Amino acid sequence: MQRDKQSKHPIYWAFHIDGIFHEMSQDKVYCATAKDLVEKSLNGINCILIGYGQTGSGKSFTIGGLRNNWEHRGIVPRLLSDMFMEKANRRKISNIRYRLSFIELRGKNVVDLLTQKRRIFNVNERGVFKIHIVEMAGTGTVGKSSCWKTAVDLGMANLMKIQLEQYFLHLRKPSMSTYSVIRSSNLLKLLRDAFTVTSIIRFISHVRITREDLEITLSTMRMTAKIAKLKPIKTIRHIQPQTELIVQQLREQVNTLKKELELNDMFLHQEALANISKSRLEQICRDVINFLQGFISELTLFNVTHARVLVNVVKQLYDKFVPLILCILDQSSNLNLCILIIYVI
Ligand SMILES: Nc1ncnc2c1ncn2[C@@H]1O[C@H](COP(=O)(O)OP(=O)(O)OP(=O)(O)O)[C@@H](O)[C@H]1O
Repeated sequence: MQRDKQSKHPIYWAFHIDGIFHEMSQDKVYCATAKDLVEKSLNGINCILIGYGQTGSGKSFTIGGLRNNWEHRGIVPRLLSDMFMEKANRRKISNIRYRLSFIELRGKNVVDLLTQKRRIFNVNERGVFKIHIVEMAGTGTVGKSSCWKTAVDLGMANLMKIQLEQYFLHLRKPSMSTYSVIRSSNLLKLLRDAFTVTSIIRFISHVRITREDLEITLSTMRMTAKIAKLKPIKTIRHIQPQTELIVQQLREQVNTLKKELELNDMFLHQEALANISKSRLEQICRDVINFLQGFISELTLFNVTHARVLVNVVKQLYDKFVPLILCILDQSSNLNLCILIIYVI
């Protein structure tokens, strides 16, 4: 809000945004802005999350969080935990592999922070779905008390802001000028594969609410509002489940069907044996009792004779114990007690 010099009335600014985080825990910020990105990217959607705003406004706090402080860890450590949790959850149906890059963009230089080497990126990798987490350089005005950055650093940060703003404006209607915007920025070159209308783009703007920072706050909010208003072109996109996943599921189906066929074959073409040895009979009885008592999880049938004996044993157990159970049920209404007795037997 600002009071107009000529008039006594205050001026208000209103901006359309999706939400405000004020005095909010890191967990809530993560859940609202990034938690769903793991699943989306595993389903084949590229995701970009950008932390943007004035210098000293809390971008590093949101993205990385505080070091050595579990509660205040930021989006990146939380996202990594969730990624590996999801990998573990899906290990039976999918072989997920992750690759991680940690990159610093400084002017024309691109430095891989994991190897400390300059590198050139292969931006057009196909079949790899990415989550880009970007912490933009903080913008600001030289000479303000809240700004301790050099003029060169601020100049680069402000230029990056303009390039990003231009790119977003061109995003809806790609034209030749879009490509010249991309060519001018290392960040856009790096992101262009993922920066499409079918991607998920999350923009977290950071502002400092002080009188001194009003102009830069307004500039940040104007850009945020422009981006928030962009309505992506609706495209129908059929996301194909990963090939590996389909192959794995089909293999499991084939194995189940094979087992069923073997069993069918066995029962159809086998004659029951007239005699069965005493020790074999005792073994089958023991198996049935162990199964009923829960010591083994399943009974494997080897032949028709085995199945017949099994049914007989179950019938004998039924004849022996059901009258006893009914009698106990008559005497007591405590069902738990009855169940306990059955297992003791
Ligand atoms: N929500 C918050 N709660 C507690 N402390 C915070 C919060 N946000 C920021 N801070 C603290 O404010 C200071 C500045 O924040 P931070 O370094 O994240 O700003 P920045 O926007 O990344 O700055 P720059 O653009 O200069 O890198 C840090 O000491 C940070 O720990």
